Amino acid sequence: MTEHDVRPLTESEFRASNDLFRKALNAPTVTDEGWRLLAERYEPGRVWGDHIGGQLAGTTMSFASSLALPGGAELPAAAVTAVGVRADLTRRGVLTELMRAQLDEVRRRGEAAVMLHASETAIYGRFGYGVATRSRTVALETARAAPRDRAPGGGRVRLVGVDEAAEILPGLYRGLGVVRAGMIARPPSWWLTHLRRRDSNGDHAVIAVHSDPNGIDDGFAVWVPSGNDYRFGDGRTTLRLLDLHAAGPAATAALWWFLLGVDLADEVVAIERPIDEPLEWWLTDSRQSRVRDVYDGLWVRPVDVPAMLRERDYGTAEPVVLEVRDGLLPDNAGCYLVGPDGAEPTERDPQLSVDVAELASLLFGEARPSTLAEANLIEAHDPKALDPADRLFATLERAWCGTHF
Ligand SMILES: CC(=O)SCCNC(=O)CCNC(=O)[C@H](O)C(C)(C)COP(=O)(O)OP(=O)(O)OC[C@H]1O[C@@H](n2cnc3c(N)ncnc32)[C@H](O)[C@@H]1OP(=O)(O)O
Repeated sequence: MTEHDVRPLTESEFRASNDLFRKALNAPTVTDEGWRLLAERYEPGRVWGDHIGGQLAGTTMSFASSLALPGGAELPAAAVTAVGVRADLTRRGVLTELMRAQLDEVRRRGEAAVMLHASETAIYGRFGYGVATRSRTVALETARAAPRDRAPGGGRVRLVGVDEAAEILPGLYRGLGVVRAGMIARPPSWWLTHLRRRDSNGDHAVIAVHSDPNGIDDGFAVWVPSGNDYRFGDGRTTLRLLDLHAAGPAATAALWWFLLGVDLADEVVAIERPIDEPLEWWLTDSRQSRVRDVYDGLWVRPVDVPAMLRERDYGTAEPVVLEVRDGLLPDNAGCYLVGPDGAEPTERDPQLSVDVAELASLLFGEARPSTLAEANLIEAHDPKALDPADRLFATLERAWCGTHF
């Protein structure tokens, strides 16, 4: 039997933790300069290591954030990242030990959820994480994608340097507020690494800010150009859009038009965009918004199930009794009466039963209860409860995170 020694790492061990994580991703370890930025993200008490035979075998960490629920309530949540196990020590339960320790830590802190972006979909469901949001990658040819006459836009777009962006963007993002369920708070350490990232040439990302016709900043975009010399390669240049947030359709569309108008760029490829962003409706030729991929975005593991059920808004329908099953955090397990006015624990018999991982998908409106029942992921003791449950958990807008970490 493998002997595990799981404990919070000390500051002197943080870089080894990051090195292990990067190697687990088959990525190069960071330079001294890179580490100076990344180190800001490592907070004592939030970085975990499992040791086998006295050696660091695996690691995970989290940073403090918050998570928006349908209706706009924001709950404290831990953003989990940098999960890795040494390639020669995988499948010995290292991740399992780390996940348990981290969940206990987060519960002690009073955070309502843990959340992450998964490298593979097979990993985290067993620990109670479920898909809360999805995103898409969209590619547009700059020569062919043009706005319709009635498309939104206007205002002004200006390029800003990294230092100016560091002054403006954090407040701007905060000021935009909760535009969609699934959005998270971005701590200063997140911004530091995000804005100071460099492309393969060592250049910083390009950053643009949009201001409305009154001169008020109301949106921004961050992208990385990638191209090659026409004398060697195909000479095509792609703008890889990493981050675009704005107050509404006018500012969002204006940033898109700016990107599509950048000289010598052949294509804009945008990752992690909302599934229901209305690009198709803004273009003269809707097919020019080419959806390359749709994938799971934020995975959420409810840690305080009563709080998450209570704080979410619901649609109008007959209340239903939903049983939540949670093997890892048994305090969450039990029945909840869910109705238009909220949700509270009840002693009544369950009409529907769901594991905590799929509860995450219900909470964010990412899956309908009847869809999960068709997949045998909800047990319908009373199938008549599915229709009202669909209405109660339905959301008008797709949940979207829009922040990678
Ligand atoms: C949030 C983020 O940071 S995402 C980045 C995650 N990191 C990576 O993908 C880096 C490369 N991979 C790794 O470092 C490791 O393989 C990890 C972290 C994915 C898994 O760590 P391990 O210590 O091997 O996991 P552990 O032994 O606890 O496995 C627990 C269970 O999950 C299963 N499992 C673990 N990883 C995977 C996987 N990638 N695919 C399918 N099943 C998996 C195991 O088979 C095991 O199942 P069992 O309980 O039925 O036997």
